Amino acid sequence: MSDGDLLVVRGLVAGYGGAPVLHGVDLTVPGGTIAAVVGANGAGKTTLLRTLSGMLRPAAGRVVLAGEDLRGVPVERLVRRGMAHVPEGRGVVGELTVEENLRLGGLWRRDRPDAARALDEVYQLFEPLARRRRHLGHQLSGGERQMLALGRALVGRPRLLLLDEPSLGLAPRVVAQTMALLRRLRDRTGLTVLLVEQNVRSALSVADQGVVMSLGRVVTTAPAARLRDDTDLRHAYLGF
Ligand SMILES: Nc1ncnc2c1ncn2[C@@H]1O[C@H](COP(=O)(O)OP(=O)(O)OP(=O)(O)O)[C@@H](O)[C@H]1O
Repeated sequence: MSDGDLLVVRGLVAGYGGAPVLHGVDLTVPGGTIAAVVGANGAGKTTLLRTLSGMLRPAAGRVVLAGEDLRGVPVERLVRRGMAHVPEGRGVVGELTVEENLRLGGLWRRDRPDAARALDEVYQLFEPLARRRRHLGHQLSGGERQMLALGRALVGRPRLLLLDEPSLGLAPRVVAQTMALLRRLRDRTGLTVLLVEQNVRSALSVADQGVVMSLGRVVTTAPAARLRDDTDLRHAYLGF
């Protein structure tokens, strides 16, 4: 653990209805980096993100964000502490407009001018959203919905973005754009990202660190480029 680590997870145990899915997850993510969590179906990747964002209460273990132990911090406060979760399926509200969806992400902000600035920044980042600000969520394409979900998280100016399967259902071109955007955000704003992906190659192409999960544990951590290019490592941990 070092001062530069934004997220430190130790011995995290969590699951559903008393049956653990995570059996002691250890993970460290340095600030301003992207970590890709990969692994077989059912390894516990989504459960890890749900536990970090407070949707699931851990049975044991520690989560430290920017030096602060999050044990006992109520779920609604986690957003203020800088945690933003874009769940699988994205959670865009179809009956609300683009702008209303975005405002949901900044509701907790008391400082109105700052919230308005954050909204403008998101429109600059995602020009198609600016053009469709009065469209309803369900009128958007899959790629636009992905932008909206990301934009809604960014309106809260998070320190840590938890991103679950952003490539799901998107065309390869849109996936590549999303990955490029994550890299740009990391480089320009120092955003830290924990990215869960089935699309292992794209995830490892954008990430700094690759984290392999199996059966509820982190089984290896390596620089993403090594995990992507080293055939032995790939065969051993990723099966391709
Ligand atoms: N809401 C739930 N209630 C009960 N069990 C669940 C629930 N969600 C997931 N599980 C179980 O937890 C285990 C881990 O699932 P999880 O979704 O975290 O894995 P994953 O690595 O994200 O895989 P996938 O890519 O398939 O989503 C699986 O055995 C799954 O059946």
